[in-house]
Amino acid sequence: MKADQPPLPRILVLASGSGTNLQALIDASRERDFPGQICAVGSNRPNAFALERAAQAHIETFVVDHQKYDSREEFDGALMAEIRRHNPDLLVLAGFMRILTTDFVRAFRGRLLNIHPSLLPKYTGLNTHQRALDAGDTQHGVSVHFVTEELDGGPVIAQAEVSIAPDDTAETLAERVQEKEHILYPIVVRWFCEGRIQLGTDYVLFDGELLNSPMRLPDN
Ligand SMILES: Nc1nc2c(c(=O)[nH]1)N[C@@H](CN(C=O)c1ccc(C(=O)N[C@@H](CCC(=O)O)C(=O)O)cc1)CN2
Ligand SMILES: NCC(=O)N[C@@H]1O[C@H](COP(=O)([O-])[O-])[C@@H](O)[C@H]1O
Repeated sequence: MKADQPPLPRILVLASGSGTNLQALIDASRERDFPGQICAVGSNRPNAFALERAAQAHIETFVVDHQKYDSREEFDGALMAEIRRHNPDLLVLAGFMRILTTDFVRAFRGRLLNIHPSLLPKYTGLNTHQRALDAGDTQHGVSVHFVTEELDGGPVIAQAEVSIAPDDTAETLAERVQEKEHILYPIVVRWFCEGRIQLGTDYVLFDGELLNSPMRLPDN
């Protein structure tokens, strides 16, 4: 970074599992023109492989183990305190599997993103791939949204579609959805760091204009 340049926006990633989305963000952040830096990676699970990925990328890590707290509020309070130590400009949930309290969401409102494996508003919550298969859907996909108190109900910024094949299983579908996730998330995080997306009351502004429908990743 040249001496006269302001520091890049600080991105803190929270993950609970394998961390393939984290890896996609790490890889993207290594591009010369990426407008952000991953300052830390946190997890609620001490054995999350995402922590190993961060360590291998020489990114600071921390664990706030939800099993050590008697309530969701106490866990979120400890998590908030640890997050604040890193002074992030953006919080990215990348397979973070804890429902966050209203206090937490309000503390980071407008700088808290999540990636969800469905075409929201369809299939909020868990087990989205099997639910799409069971419903006989032919189209599925992934959404990146601002996080609000309502679980997976925050304004959607961008989506990518995945066609469902007749012989798809939840596992084969998840694999193709994740391929799209790894492309979409870095794009949206880049937009945020460039100041191109903002959260309104219950809408998204993109380049200062109301986003009437989610940005769509081109099919290719
Ligand atoms: N207040 C909000 N919290 C979270 C949101 C959100 O939009 N608002 N998004 C989720 C991410 N997510 C789906 O994208 C999700 C994560 C976890 C769960 C869930 O039911 N978790 C259980 C525990 C499950 C487990 O530990 O394996 C729980 O917290 O009791 C649903 C949806 C992140 N948080
Ligand atoms: N409801 C939240 C949820 O299901 N998130 C999903 O968890 C996976 C994490 O994978 P990763 O750890 O390899 O990035 C991703 O597919 C993400 O969409």
